[in-house]
Amino acid sequence: MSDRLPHEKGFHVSWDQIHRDSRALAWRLDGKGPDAGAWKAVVAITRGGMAPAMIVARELDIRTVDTISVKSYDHQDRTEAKVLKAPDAAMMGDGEGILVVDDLVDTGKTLELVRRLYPRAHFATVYAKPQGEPMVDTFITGVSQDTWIFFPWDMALQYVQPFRGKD
Ligand SMILES: O=P(O)(O)OC[C@H]1O[C@H](OP(=O)(O)OP(=O)(O)O)[C@H](O)[C@@H]1O
Ligand code: HPA
Ligand SMILES: [Mg+2]
Repeated sequence: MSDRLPHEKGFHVSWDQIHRDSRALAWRLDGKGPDAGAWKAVVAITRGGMAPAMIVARELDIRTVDTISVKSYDHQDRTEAKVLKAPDAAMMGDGEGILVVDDLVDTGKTLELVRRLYPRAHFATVYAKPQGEPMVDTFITGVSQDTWIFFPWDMALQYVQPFRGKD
């Protein structure tokens, strides 16, 4: 991992915030599925999509939950996106009725890959950066491209110096 952030701004998301935003995402998706408004299944893009997908599945009472594992980053360095584990093929079909959930879309490369595999799925993320927005059907909060989003599972509470104590 590089010592320096590649982005100027940091958006630090607490557990409470991601819970609220994931719930808001669920409510926005409620009744929007193709089968009388219902969704067949939720598919989380691991790992970041797992916590939001669990909250969405709980809010919408969807019991069929699967995962697709896509690795796109090595810490903050982008690598070529690749599928490490696919969801159940019979369930997925071409994606119709499937809600694919991720924590965020940044460049859109991850969703582009998953969209190619399941073109009729609905793609939802909690956060979206402008470059990736065309790849996502529903999201809650937009952040600028030069912002790095820090999720609660990547952070810990720690002491900080008071402003006047800094040298
Ligand atoms: O729009 P993109 O530029 O493709 O970036 C977005 C993806 O990158 C991160 O996942 P990552 O590959 O780091 O894996 P992780 O979810 O296991 O942290 C994030 O959780 C998204 O899945
Ligand atoms: O802003 C981000 N935060 C965390 N993971 C990410 N993966 C791509 N962009 C981001
Ligand atoms: Mg991810």
